[in-house]
Amino acid sequence: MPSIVIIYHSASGTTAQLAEAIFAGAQELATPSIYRISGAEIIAGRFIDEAIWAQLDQADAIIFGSPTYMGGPSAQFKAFADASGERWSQRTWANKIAAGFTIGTLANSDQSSTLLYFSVLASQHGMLWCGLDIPGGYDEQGRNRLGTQLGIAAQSSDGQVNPIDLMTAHYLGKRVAQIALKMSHPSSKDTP
Ligand SMILES: Cc1cc2nc3c(=O)[nH]c(=O)nc-3n(C[C@H](O)[C@H](O)[C@H](O)COP(=O)(O)O)c2cc1C
Repeated sequence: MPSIVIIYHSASGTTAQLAEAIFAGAQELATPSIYRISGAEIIAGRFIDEAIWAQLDQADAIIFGSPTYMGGPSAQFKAFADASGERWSQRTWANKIAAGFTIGTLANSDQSSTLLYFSVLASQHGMLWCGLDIPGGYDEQGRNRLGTQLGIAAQSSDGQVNPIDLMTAHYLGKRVAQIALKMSHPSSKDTP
């Protein structure tokens, strides 16, 4: 089974809810693991945790997550992203699959900028970006209700994530797992 690492920051727990939904979706076809950046492992602005770096280096896919803060990823996530620069020069993450998720309090309050940043980060590493293939407005279950194809752009209200966004997140987890499986076993069939 392919290995997937979900690495994210969450302060008040809504991004964490999305991460858990992605984890559950990925678990159907892969072996996911999940890591929440707490801030304690950031020293002098730099993310330091050798165990998680080793896990990320071994993974077939990495899924990035952060709340949208001031139209971009949180400082805690950025500390992690900046520290990944060593991997950039070594091409350690090249050709791994990448995807991303974020959340904000309004329906459209620059969550796309955070996803765009994640996709640029993935491209800097030579990773293969996996967006959403659910056409917003044409899904029977209403998933991708905010019409963001780049990844999960979710909305929180009073600490709760919109339940449709959680379903969309579950779907993305499974989709990444399916693609990772396909890349490791090219003859494997798609499952709906
Ligand atoms: C400093 C700060 C900046 C924020 N900026 C945005 C923003 O630009 N767009 C948005 O939709 N929500 C913004 N929010 C709201 C958070 O993204 C939202 O509450 C999110 O659900 C928090 O995620 P968490 O529960 O994982 O910490 C901001 C919140 C904080 C604390």
